[in-house]
Amino acid sequence: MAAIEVRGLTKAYGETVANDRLEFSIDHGEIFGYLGPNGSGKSTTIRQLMGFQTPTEGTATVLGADVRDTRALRKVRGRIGFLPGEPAFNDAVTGGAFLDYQGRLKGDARREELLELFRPPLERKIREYSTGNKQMLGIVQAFMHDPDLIVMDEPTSGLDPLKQEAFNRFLREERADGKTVFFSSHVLGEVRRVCDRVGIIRDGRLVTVEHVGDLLERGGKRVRVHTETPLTADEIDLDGVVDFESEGREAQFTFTGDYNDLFAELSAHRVIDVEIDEPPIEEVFMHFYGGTKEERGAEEERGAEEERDAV
Ligand SMILES: Nc1ncnc2c1ncn2[C@@H]1O[C@H](COP(=O)(O)OP(=O)(O)OP(=O)(O)O)[C@@H](O)[C@H]1O
Repeated sequence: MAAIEVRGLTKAYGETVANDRLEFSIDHGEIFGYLGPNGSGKSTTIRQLMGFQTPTEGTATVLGADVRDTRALRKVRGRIGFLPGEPAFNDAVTGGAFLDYQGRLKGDARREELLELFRPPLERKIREYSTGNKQMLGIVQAFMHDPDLIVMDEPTSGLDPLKQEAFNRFLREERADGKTVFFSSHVLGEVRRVCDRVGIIRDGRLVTVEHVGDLLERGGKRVRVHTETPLTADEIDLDGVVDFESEGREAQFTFTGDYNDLFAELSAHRVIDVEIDEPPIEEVFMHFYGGTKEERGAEEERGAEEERDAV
């Protein structure tokens, strides 16, 4: 059985359908990234998976327990670690006292090991903590009872790049130990570095679930060409050329087509230099949602006009 199975999960807040008939499942031993822009419905899914909110329709199971079944959920709770998006600590206590309390509730076999990696200042009151320190305290809390499944809402927000990297390394080690990780993010780079698969949610609907490699491949490559004479968009009017931009003798575009066609087209020019890279994952994400930069620009422009008209 899958570690998480989401079946037609739907949550409406009045008129707003924050989760609309979601379907996906996550295998044991998988790191799954749940991606989407602000307000797309990620936290709503997570709150339902943890049993904090009841679905309007559909359901999900975590470690075999139906999220609508409080008793079943209680039985597996000890095997789940959870990091909320905005942890609501009692900030009058010290970090150490908070971990002591949590440890008494659910166990803390890995506390010291985690504190070697993430080092919140335990002797200080949580109210004096920086955002990053709070996040590290939350991470230690989420993992210290050695759960099989860890659910996290934007775990790296507030962590500096070194801590983020340490966190990614840690997640990969957890996966090697057979743990399952589900976390939400809107930082695509981090998802790419650590996840096996991603689910993309937009306006409450699941746009896709796929392997990170496939997602990147679909996004094409970023091509930069330096030619002796300036290259125009017309001269490279091929299938798969998107977002063409040029400045002087430097042109760049995203390419999802056949390289042989591209090189045949370029052979009409004296090429001084060419670079082919993976596109930034943000761009992959945007492409995935459809439209070229121009179309997206036009869409934004229309949105702005509508906003102006509404005033
Ligand atoms: N308790 C609530 N009552 C009413 N509407 C809500 C409630 N919680 C969330 N929403 C709405 O549901 C939608 C999804 O919100 P949600 O917090 O799940 O998104 P998110 O993807 O986690 O966003 P973010 O990345 O900003 O945290 C939004 O339109 C939000 O305004």
